[in-house]
Amino acid sequence: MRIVRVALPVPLPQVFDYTATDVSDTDIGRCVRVPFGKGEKSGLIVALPPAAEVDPARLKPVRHIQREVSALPADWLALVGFTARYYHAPLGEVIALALPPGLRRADAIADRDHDPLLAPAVAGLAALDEVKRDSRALRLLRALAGHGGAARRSIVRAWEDGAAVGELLRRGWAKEVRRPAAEPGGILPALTAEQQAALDTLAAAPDGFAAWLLQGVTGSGKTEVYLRLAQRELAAGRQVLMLVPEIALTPQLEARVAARFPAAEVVSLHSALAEGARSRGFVRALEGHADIVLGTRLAVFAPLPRLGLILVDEEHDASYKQQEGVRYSARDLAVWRARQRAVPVVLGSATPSLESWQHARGGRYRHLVLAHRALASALPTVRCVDTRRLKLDEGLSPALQAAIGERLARGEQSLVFLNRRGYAPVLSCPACGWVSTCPHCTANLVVHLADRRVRCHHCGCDGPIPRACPSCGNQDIQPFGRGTQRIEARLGELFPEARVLRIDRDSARTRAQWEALLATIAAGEADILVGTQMMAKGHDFPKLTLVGVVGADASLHAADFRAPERLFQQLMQVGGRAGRAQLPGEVLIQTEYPEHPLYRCLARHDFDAFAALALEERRQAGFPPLTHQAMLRADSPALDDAVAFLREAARVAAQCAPEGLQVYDPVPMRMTRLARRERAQLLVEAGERGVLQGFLGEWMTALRALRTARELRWNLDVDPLEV
Ligand SMILES: Nc1ncnc2c1ncn2[C@@H]1O[C@H](COP(=O)(O)OP(=O)(O)OP(=O)(O)O)[C@@H](O)[C@H]1O
Ligand SMILES: [Zn+2]
Repeated sequence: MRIVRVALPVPLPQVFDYTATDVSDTDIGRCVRVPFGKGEKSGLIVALPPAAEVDPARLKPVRHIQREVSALPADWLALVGFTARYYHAPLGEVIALALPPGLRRADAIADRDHDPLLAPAVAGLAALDEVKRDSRALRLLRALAGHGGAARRSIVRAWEDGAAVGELLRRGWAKEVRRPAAEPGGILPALTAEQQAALDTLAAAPDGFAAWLLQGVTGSGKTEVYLRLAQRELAAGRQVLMLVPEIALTPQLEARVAARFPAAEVVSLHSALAEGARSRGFVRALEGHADIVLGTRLAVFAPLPRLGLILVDEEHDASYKQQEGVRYSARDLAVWRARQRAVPVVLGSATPSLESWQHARGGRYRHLVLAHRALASALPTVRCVDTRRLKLDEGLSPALQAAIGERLARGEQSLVFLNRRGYAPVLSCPACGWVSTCPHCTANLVVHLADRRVRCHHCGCDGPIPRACPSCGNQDIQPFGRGTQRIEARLGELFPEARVLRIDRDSARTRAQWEALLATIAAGEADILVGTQMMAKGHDFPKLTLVGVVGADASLHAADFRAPERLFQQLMQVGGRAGRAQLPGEVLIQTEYPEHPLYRCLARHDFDAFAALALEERRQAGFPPLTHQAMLRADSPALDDAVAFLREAARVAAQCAPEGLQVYDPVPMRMTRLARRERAQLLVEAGERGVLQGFLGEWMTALRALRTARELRWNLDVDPLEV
């Protein structure tokens, strides 16, 4: 009989001991079902300790150890262990987050469906020359041959004449083939001198851990650099982990990676996958079959026995930080993981986070720069439109309208960027001053004219647009301010001949809708796009030559010290969508502050100047990345309770605070009420990460022992992005 130590998905910091008779060291890292309370839970065996922490007579036996799947290896357990320690989260919760639920519940893990690699056979090549009568099978064969010679059956099926794939095989025109995973499909573009130089530098680096910042302007071909790096790893028989910030970006990248490496097994991991698919992908990675794992922040927890390289695209993106539950940063964990496994990690961005940029400047990361675009001859020209003395038409300046008109006349595409969805951010009554506020949040209800409702973008509650002012009965209530729907409507009136397309979370609710929108744009079937930040990143539309920015000034004066950094990143990214191919691009920024240093740096495409300025401001104010922070947040139906708990937490902190640690006063959060709960927060800060971490461990233990801690909801956010 042995003691089995199990991590369970419960909000308690400890692990739990059980007993088992038929257990061996090879079971560490396996899923297990155990009795818990009155029921049963699934957890993970994390150790077989020589002795239990409680009287062994009181321990219960485990119910079932799941041995159909390989055990999670020691390095994986170390990764989740580190995550739990660094973010001060219960180990069981980290494991619950990192493991696909299907795996824990021991659902049947079916093997990957047979998805062979297909290539034209000799008879097929002959048919291409000889067969005159056009058919679906022949067209598909031609597509396969033109594709670079080989593609997975599942991919071929999705092509235009894909239904004929069975016929292709029956006729002997195509056959199953095996190729090395690293063999590229299609014709590779010749590298630019900068891409080549970056790859040479990377190739010359000694084996082992190194963190690289690949700072490449928009359209400089960072993706091509990733693909070449991946090719090298695949050729050496190693696995590649590639992280992207958003699920919305995965379909295009997936397609690109699959087309480049037709013989490689590419696995996607993200939270929108069906459970079965996620479990299968995870197991393929765990068992070393997957060559490339592509995914969002969650994928950083993929077990990869042959890992050779980690790529983090758009490393500055806030989506890498989970904002609920275990508040981890996948970007930071990726760097830790690379060090742990002694492999390189490449962080890519046109607009790096100040954290990474500072590391690159200071020599902790190695710096690679792509200063020129790969295809286009130049970066877009960026100009401010001074709106102080202008009469705007629904927020659109004459200059922007004229620029859109020119694009229309030339058959090019324009994008109007406005980071606010809906028709108008609020409905208000000019007679009595009533405004549409959310009953549950410190927020306004946004007018959605498309479905004639007002909706809270925070808690989701909605209702019909009232006919009259609920307060004074005035029939003439007005939508105030502007969102994407309103701009879309006005553009439709101003340019009746144009095809206007709106891209925001309302128009792209599902992946299918999103892909349909992208396809419409790529096919040139839209002239004017109106989009939120969904449109800002990663896309490559050759005919898009104008980007108009509306309503950006608000972020210049936002209270969050990271707002300017985010604004600069967003504008540089969205501006980077313009003129990426042969046609030159232009960016027009409507602003009342044309002299603002942020816009001036932007107009010169000078990220480094902006970053240096911003970093200096942070230094003077004592903000990250020069200091390290953690935020304790509490929420409860009554604000007083949340604040009282944080006061007590501050008192406890003062008792165990080491030198160099600063504890601030508890304050209500800017958006105090969310979904009927009142929220407050308490900031702690230190110049040294180690000082902060040492303190947090002690503080958390003390807090968990507080009686009040059990009476409300609270959480700790280490390295918070929003303060
Ligand atoms: N060496 C090359 N030769 C020809 N075309 C290239 C080369 N490298 C990249 N491209 C093309 O240049 C365009 C921009 O490349 P890519 O999308 O990789 O840029 P990026 O640096 O990721 O940009 P962003 O940060 O804006 O997303 C793409 O159309 C890509 O196919
Ligand atoms: Zn609300």
